[in-house]
Amino acid sequence: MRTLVLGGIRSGKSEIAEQLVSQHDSVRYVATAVQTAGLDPQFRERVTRHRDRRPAGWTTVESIDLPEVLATPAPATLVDDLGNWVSGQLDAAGGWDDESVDLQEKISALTEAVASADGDVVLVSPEVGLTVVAPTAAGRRFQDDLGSVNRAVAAVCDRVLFVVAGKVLDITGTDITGTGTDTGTDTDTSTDEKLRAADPVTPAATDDEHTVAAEEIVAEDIVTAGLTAPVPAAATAIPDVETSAAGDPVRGDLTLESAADFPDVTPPSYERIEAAKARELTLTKPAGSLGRLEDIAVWAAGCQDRASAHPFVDPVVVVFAGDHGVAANGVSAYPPEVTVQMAANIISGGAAVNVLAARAGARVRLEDLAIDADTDPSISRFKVRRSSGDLRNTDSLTEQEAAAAIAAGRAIADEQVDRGADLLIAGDLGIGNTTAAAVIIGTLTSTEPVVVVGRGTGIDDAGWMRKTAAIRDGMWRAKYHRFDPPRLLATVAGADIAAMAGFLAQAAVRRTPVILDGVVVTAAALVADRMAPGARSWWIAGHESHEPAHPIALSWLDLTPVLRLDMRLGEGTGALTALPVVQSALATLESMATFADAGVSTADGPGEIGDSDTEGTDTEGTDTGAHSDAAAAAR
Ligand SMILES: Cc1cc2ncn([C@H]3O[C@H](COP(=O)(O)O)[C@@H](O)[C@H]3O)c2cc1C
Ligand SMILES: O=C(O)c1cccnc1
Repeated sequence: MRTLVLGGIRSGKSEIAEQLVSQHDSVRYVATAVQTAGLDPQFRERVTRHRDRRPAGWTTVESIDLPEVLATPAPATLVDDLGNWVSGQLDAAGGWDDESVDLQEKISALTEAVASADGDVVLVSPEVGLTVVAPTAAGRRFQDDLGSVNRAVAAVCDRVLFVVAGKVLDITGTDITGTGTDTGTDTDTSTDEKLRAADPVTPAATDDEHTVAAEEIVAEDIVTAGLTAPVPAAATAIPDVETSAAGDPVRGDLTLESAADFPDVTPPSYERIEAAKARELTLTKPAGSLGRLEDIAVWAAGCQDRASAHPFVDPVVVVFAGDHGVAANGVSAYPPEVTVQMAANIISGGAAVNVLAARAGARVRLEDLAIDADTDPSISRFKVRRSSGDLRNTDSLTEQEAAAAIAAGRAIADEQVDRGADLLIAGDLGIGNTTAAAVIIGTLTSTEPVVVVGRGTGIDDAGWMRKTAAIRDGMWRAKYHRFDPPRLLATVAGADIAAMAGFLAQAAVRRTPVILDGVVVTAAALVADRMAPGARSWWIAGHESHEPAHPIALSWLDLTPVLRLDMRLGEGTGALTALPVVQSALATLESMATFADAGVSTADGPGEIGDSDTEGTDTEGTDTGAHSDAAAAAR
């Protein structure tokens, strides 16, 4: 993945760029401000500050010959920054006051080197084009050349971020000219390019647009260029919903067996978990006093598996939409057409998922797996069918359809992880889906229909009886497949829940953490953990839904919910409500001062911090090892 991080002076661009490579233990840091001897003291201090922030394990190369540096493969390279590169080139060629000096060849060599570099490459560059045109010839020269460099490098990057006031905007957008340079070096790039082309975003919604009908989800409503907003901190604006361009649905020669054949799941890093636990003990608070925040931070640190854990940078919620044939039997308080209407509402930015995602700084993506209407290709490239079969008396999916749905969920998880998502959330949308979820949970936990049945959208007593009967019928059919998870999905889940199961299992395979949502997502999670044993170690339960089947499923997965707020909506809303708590937990682990740093006395008593054999708890001494790096990096 090649990323260009643009930003103004002190915008936070370097910190963001450092975060982007921080999952790598070894990073090649290319400093382009090489002539420190001639720099004024303040600039030298600025360079030193950048240097001090770099963790151990990073190697620094001071050079402006970027093609030469990039020709040697490295797992991760961070170039900071292209402004200094331009200055260095102008210095070398005497170009500041000689208009005939042309950097074009240098720029072409640079872009070729970036395009063909191995490993992750992150390039930082100042954006100076937003200021007034410089009053001096040298200033104008710098602005013009830097503008050309930024454009040329952006054209060969998979992702372009713009940092303003510490907030990140993803401005990758779509190449509307069709002249984008094909970097054509690896399969990741082509996936990402497909994604880029498939990244139209919707305009901000007006109140009227929130009620847009199903048939109105058409291509014209989707603007093909614009900003997505993977902001790391809480934001107030509602970010646009990402949708995707049409593509081949995942079918081909897939069998149910091959679609559900997951590689072994490896658990989050034991070493990082132990290191995070040890660091918790060094922080300026009584041991354990942040309660479950500490458990959450330790889990997340194990998942992030890097020297210093920090809040997630690019969380994404994928809403899996699909209708369920069983909804025709009065098992929901709302009519089936609400599914497609709500899909439109999500695209317009008016649903609860949009608002909560905006607050938590998460991207929103909508995927139609089985809505009972023709929807725009931008959301239906993985569509398996229109509605799933009535689970009371027919298989909800054929084997082939179930295979396609599971594979779709896997592909969606892969896509998100490949484009940089570091936390995944699945959300559900589909009238009748709590009936399917109850059937799955009842079957896999051997629980009676009357125990797992819930009020869903708010059914009355007559509806409750119809729903309980439907769950009973579904469980009767499902029980033959209790020990065959993919077949169970085909029998009763529907394409949306089957895709969710593939998504959750694949997230674990890709070592990417997940916050689970309510009863529907957790039903999919129960199946996913059976298809990919151990997947649950990558998940945390965001909340406990009002639906009675939910705590049953969570306890089978041995997961304790972060929140209990009597929510019963789905769409990923419970997980998104928990996300700020998870971020706060990580922020405390990353940024709190240690006893040693702050000069705070530790407890003397047995079992307290003073007795811990953890390094760095001594108020006289200095913190040691990775933790001090993390603490230094945090400041
Ligand atoms: C307006 C509206 C928005 C929703 N957003 C999520 N759901 C949630 O409720 C439905 C499941 O409940 P049941 O099984 O009772 O139909 C699904 O659409 C689910 O995503 C909604 C439901 C409604 C009515
Ligand atoms: O818990 C959930 O996920 C849920 C509850 C009611 C309706 N839809 C979803």
